[in-house]
Amino acid sequence: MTTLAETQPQPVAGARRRALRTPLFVFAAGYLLLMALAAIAAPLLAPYDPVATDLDHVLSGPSLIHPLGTDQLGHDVLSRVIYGGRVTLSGVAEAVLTALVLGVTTGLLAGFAGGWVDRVLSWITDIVLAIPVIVTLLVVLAVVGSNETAAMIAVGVLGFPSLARVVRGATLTVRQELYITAARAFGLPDRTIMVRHVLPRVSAPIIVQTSLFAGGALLAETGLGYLGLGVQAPTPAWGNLVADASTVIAQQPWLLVPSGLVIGLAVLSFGLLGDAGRDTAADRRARSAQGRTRAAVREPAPRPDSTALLAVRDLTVGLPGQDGFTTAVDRLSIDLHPGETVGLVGESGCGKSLTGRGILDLLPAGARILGGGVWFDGTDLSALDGKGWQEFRGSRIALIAQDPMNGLDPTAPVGKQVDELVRRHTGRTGRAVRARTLELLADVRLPEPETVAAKYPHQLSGGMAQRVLIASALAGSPELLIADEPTTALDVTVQAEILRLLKDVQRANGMAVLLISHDLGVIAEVCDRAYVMYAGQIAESGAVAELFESPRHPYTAGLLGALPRRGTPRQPLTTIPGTVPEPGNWPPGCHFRQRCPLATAECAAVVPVAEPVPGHRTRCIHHDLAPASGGDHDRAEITA
Ligand SMILES: Nc1ncnc2c1ncn2[C@@H]1O[C@H](COP(=O)(O)OP(=O)(O)OP(=O)(O)O)[C@@H](O)[C@H]1O
Repeated sequence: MTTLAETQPQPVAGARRRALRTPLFVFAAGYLLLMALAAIAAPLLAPYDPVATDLDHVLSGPSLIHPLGTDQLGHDVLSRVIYGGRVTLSGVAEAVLTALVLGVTTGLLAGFAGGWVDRVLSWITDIVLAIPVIVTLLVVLAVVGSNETAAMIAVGVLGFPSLARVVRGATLTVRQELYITAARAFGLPDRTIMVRHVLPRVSAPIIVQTSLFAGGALLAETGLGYLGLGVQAPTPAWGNLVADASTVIAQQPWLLVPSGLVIGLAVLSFGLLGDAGRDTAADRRARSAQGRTRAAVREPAPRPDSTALLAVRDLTVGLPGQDGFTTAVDRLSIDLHPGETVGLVGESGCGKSLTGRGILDLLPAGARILGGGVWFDGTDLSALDGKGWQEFRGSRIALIAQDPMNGLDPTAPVGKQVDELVRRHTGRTGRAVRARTLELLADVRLPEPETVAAKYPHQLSGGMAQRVLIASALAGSPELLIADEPTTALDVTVQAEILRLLKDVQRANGMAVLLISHDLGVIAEVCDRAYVMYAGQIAESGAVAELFESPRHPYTAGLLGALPRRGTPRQPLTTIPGTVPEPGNWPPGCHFRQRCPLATAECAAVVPVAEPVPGHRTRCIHHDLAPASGGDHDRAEITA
């Protein structure tokens, strides 16, 4: 049986620890470290000056005086191998550093920003990839002379595209994750998200690709030395040693062994390091990569004549289809006043989440706002640019999404994640940051906040993770919290606790809350007013008590009929036949008519508009006949 913890991405630290325990990794890392340390401490370790000649011992095999023998000029081979590591390994480091800086920056930017940035950067990397390496190196060396550093930087420049492509691909995957959306919803700037939340998640493929590239760079460096194009004799480099040995292979074949062995083992070690990195990468889930969402050219909506804190007017959201966009949220309008708790309720697939995310311009990749607008405290949110949104999200409107486990970065302790938001939204520094984090964790009734702060998300239960997300949302003291199915992923007892907590923090902070749920019981428990959503449209809206007692839309009545009531255990529950049609399959006329017991031919011919009836607004031409089922519910009877 798969446990919840097993389905969560494991933290990078844990995966790294596992990789570090494999003997091959220990061997590879140990060998490379040893070579690097030997090269650094060459003057202390090498028994001879690497360029000093001992003409009495030319081409000698291993002996007590020269443990690895001597070459044709009587140079001590051990000393030349140790000193040669300085040139060769620093050349590899130069190439790797160049490729890392260019590859990681380009890949992260292309994958995270998407759109034209991605297209331009991908075009540049494609061009560099098409440049022939050997010819370019020869041109560089012809221009700068035998300059090892220039040659190895050129190797790095020519090698960066493969790293950039890998980082871009991994970034596209990570960018789709819910915790990245959550970080943006909490108002973290893109730069911070890229460096602190995306980079650690793409580190495994970076390690793999860098290790493979380092092996290639080592072969390039030694190849240059072998061809006499690297550092010049008598300065030792591993490639030069191979070249020297190859000229006397008939007289002293042993001479090839020390240089061949150090080079071969180094290339093998880089490969093994890559394998260890690949093991950590195996923990990552692959997800499809798509382009970034931005509002398309859209039909503007007139400024609402409303004093509401949040005024959504004719919001229309499209999903990419075969022939352009398919409408998934259809001219939806809602109002929310300061301190009010309003529900958005409907079955799965009605478009509730797209509405919640559309309000914050955080739609999933490919989805677009096609029309209408969102005003918050009189500000037209469509006028905000990237920086404006960063300042807005988290500090004025925050969003918590349905799956708390995926709303947190799996690679960092939760305390650090809340710290980051406290720092960003309150301007606090130093110890005051952690103090506020602990206060927030205590406010959401997490026992022992210090212990919880040190834990990784996979070490928390779903309820605890949701509390941490609520604490994160409170870090910026937002005026509106959009809570998208905050209890759906939790078990029933925890659901009730989280709902109570939401009510309490809402009261304590005076926030407005837009509570998105498929469960009328949850809405009854918490909300003052509710919007009932069906197939992209608001079917009915009104005060919760009114909706429950006298629904004026057959869909609301149907939802109520399916709710269990306290004190009436044997009463059979009714169901609404059929399912919510997918966007693109909505019937002409009334969207609900195929499932509606009151439907007539007129419902197919007429597109109903939201009409005011006392205490409600309903999108049903037969509202005088409703309720068809359900109704007469006393709000207090509903079991949430
Ligand atoms: N990224 C996407 N690509 C394609 N279709 C999508 C995407 N996101 C949502 N949809 C579709 O849009 C419709 C509305 O989705 P939405 O998630 O808003 O529904 P919902 O009412 O919130 O339901 P749920 O609670 O199940 O998420 C659904 O039919 C869904 O399959």
